[in-house]
Amino acid sequence: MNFNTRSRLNDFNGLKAVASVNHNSRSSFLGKENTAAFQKSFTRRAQNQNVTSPNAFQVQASFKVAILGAAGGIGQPLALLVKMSPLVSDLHLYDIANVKGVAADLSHCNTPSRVRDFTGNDELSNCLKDVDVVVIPAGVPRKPGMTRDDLFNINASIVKTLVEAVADNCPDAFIHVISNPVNSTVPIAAEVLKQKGVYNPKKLFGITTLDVVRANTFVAQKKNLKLIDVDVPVIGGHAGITILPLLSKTKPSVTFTDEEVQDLTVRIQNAGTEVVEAKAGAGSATLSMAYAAARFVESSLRALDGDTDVYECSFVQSDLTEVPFFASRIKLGKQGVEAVISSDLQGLTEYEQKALEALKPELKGSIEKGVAFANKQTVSS
Ligand SMILES: NC(=O)c1ccc[n+]([C@@H]2O[C@H](COP(=O)([O-])OP(=O)(O)OC[C@H]3O[C@@H](n4cnc5c(N)ncnc54)[C@H](O)[C@@H]3O)[C@@H](O)[C@H]2O)c1
Ligand SMILES: O=C(O)C[C@H](O)C(=O)O
Repeated sequence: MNFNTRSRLNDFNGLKAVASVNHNSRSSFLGKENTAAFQKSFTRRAQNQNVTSPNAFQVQASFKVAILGAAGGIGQPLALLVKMSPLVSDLHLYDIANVKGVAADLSHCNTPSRVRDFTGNDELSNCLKDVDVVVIPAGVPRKPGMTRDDLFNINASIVKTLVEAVADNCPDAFIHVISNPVNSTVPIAAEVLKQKGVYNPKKLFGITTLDVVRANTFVAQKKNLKLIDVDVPVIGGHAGITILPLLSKTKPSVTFTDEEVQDLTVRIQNAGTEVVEAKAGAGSATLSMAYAAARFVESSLRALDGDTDVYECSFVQSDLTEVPFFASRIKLGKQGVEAVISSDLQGLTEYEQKALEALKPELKGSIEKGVAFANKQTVSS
């Protein structure tokens, strides 16, 4: 299996395609390497719909995506990137804050999807009806000095309420949880879905793509590699030492000194804090997160569309280790997680093996905290 090729395909084939097909531009800001995957999916859809001489407007995109928290720092740029996907027919934007302006603004972009806005509890169910992919960036971000776990008290309830609505209105959707602390909010979502009798572990994803995006960027910079070729799996969870880049598994194969491994690992683990401190109280990563989340949305849509070669890292229910949720590389298919890739955990270096053992207790604690929250709320409500 060539993960390197897959990673390249995962990098925004859709946007490239929109740029070249809809706007006749000669090249996209996303690079020429991503055209092949889009062309494959575009041709398949054209064949399925019996369209000859297809163009992007004739070959109907068929997927509905909802973003919950769409007026926020991540929500807005994410909505823009998803609006550019040729696979999306309907884009639903929900927020408790006014999202009407965001939708009006976005709806003027001449890409095929229809944009609708939904505000407040009353409109949440309409927003979610028949949706294929739900992305949840709703919640508060960190300020300097805070850990992601410091967000638990506010964001746990937000995620719980939103996932209850997802369970009631689109239980078959892929659910992408961005809201922090991901190590706890994903288990909360799982418990809520269980309580509603609709939990499908193959369709619940904690979004850790930003860790991979960062690892790829930092490694390419450090080793002077062509960025589009670099692919570093990042496993574990999404907070501090639970973020574990497997540098020994970097594609293309590259050697690191012990010092480089230490520096890169710590930088990738602290990259979120690096942004929080640079923003100095104005929030956390939004633009890079929107990019990363849009990549995961696009990968999910390609999988739903029948592409059989879609791989991403994600925090999912997993039996790779004794920890019940674990980020690793997964294969995505029409039904969600088709396989959890175990080979990355074989042949780890001593450094990686120690780091893996060290992260497990913290990750386990965060998961248990989420599970306890979801179940305590049920007992007392
Ligand atoms: N998984 C990751 O890698 C990653 C990366 C960056 C940020 N995050 C997390 O994403 C979350 C959002 O970050 P942001 O910068 O976009 O924050 P933000 O404050 O800019 O935006 C959050 C949005 O959520 C909305 N919201 C709050 N409660 C809501 C509810 N009940 N229903 C619908 N919308 C609601 C707010 O009105 C706001 O528009 C934070 O928890 C942050 O820590 C995760
Ligand atoms: O660091 C944060 O609080 C936001 C996010 O989890 C990130 O990694 O950037």
